[in-house]
Amino acid sequence: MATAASTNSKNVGHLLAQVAAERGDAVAIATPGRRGADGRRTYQTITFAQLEADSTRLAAGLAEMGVTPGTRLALLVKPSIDFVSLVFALFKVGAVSVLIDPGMGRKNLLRCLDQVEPEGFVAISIVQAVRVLMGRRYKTAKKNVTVGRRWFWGGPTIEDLRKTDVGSFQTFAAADDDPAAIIFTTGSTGPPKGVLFRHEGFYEQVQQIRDRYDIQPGEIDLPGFPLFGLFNSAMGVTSVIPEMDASRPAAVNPLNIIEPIHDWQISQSFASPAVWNKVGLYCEQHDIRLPTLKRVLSAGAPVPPHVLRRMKNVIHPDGDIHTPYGATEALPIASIAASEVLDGTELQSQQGAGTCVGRRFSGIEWRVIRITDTPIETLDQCESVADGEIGELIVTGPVVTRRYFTSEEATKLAKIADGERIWHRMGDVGYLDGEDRFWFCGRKAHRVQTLQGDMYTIPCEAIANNHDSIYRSALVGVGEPGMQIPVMIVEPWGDKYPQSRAAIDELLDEVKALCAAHPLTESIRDFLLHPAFPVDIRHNAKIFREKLAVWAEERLDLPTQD
Ligand SMILES: Nc1ncnc2c1ncn2[C@@H]1O[C@H](COP(=O)(O)OP(=O)(O)OP(=O)(O)O)[C@@H](O)[C@H]1O
Repeated sequence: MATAASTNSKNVGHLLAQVAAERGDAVAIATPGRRGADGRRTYQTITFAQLEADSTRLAAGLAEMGVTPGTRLALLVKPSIDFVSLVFALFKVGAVSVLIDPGMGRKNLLRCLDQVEPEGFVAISIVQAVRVLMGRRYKTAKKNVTVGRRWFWGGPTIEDLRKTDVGSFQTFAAADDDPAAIIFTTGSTGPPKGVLFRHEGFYEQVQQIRDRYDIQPGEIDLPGFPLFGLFNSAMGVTSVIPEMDASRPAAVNPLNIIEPIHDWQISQSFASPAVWNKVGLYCEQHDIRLPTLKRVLSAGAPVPPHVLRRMKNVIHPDGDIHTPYGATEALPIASIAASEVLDGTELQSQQGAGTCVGRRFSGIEWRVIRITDTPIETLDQCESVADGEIGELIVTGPVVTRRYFTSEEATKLAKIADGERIWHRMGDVGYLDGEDRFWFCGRKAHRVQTLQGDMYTIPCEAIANNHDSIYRSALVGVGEPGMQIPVMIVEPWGDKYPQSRAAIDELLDEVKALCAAHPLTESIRDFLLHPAFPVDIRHNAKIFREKLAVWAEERLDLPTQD
């Protein structure tokens, strides 16, 4: 680990210091407060200079508590000024932040914490209370900081840390490979996995996002993802943090997004497709425009074209919606603009071409390789497939993480060595076209392996989705891989839900006819209707196809294939 102060250290904490030197008086973060007497929202704000000073004081306070480079601290604080300042403080002191999205549910959250064994919790009062009540379960967690009121446990509060004399404290001069954070995946194909982030990875994420979207210091962003507050501050962009539960984006009150966009003349916003779905609908129904918004970023899951279309209608006429593609392990990988989807790729997607996720970021190299479920140790063991042929996407570059913190086995299954470099297997299947764009065809784990060959979810589901009454569909396989029977499950739009057995049969017959007429889906014999698919809470979009496969198996009396 590097210890001496060094100017070329890729610690994101250094980027904040630079921004504070250049535009110290500008607002770094604003959070909505009470309404004033005139009914208008008031905002609590902090400038870049104040954020720089505050995070350094917190970092010095953590150092005084015995936190050293490498100490693992679970950070469980709601998106707020304190959250952003604490993330910077943890970077500055060199601690490894453990970031867990409460949206993954209590059981998964506790499981993740058990695997990481944090050495302390920097957390809101209720989390500290649970930690203490859990007794010996978190006995290794000794360095605890309470954000809010301390009830019946010891350790300093964040306000105590703020009283620290900074003295000779210096930001940790991180080497590229020093660990910076452990962040968990959504867990849409099994339990969430803890991804180990290096300092260089974060630093490069900031550069790549800034360069690709031409984000300028002085812009104002509304971050629907808590960590985007960190990236913004490192880019000199003001963050207006909206009032919403970031782990339940679909439950957002659209007015809590629309109001700050108007109040602050916000030019950019980064949020989950679930948020844009709500906001777009609300704006359409109430004839509201968001003309200051020029750049909408929607990430984390596929974004349905109807969501893109609605949002494009309400933002600035020259504005666009960009959908970055990537995974917790490797982000950002590629990106596509709504204009390119709506004017072109959407039509191909409807015909079963998959979802075009666009062109790669400049720092990324990618390949599509022959699908296998076994580990691949080195790059020379991979067989690349031709353009247009479906395989698994592998990627390398500075933003690509190198291993999981929590599972050696997962690391073996997902990483490929290539000299000094590591390639990540995305676990996604698809193909590259002649323009070096990637077309996403689903998760590798969700492919249906029949006697006649593999079937891919996204292209097949698109055929069923062409029916007017169908909101979304899921292709699942029942039986042993290699001999699976494909089953198409459909979920109708709420207002088009068939009200009788006869109406259900009629709808299913129509979907069946659509699928029978397309070569990708003509072999599907079994169709089922489901009222509301199980999906992940974080994005409200990732269909839990494993659960649906079990559900389908219980409903169908299928002959076993010999
Ligand atoms: N723009 C996009 N379009 C389509 N799918 C996307 C897009 N961006 C991300 N995804 C999907 O999300 C995945 C990454 O999600 P994330 O890292 O949150 O974990 P997960 O893969 O859902 O969970 P787990 O790996 O635990 O099963 C990608 O591999 C891809 O399948």
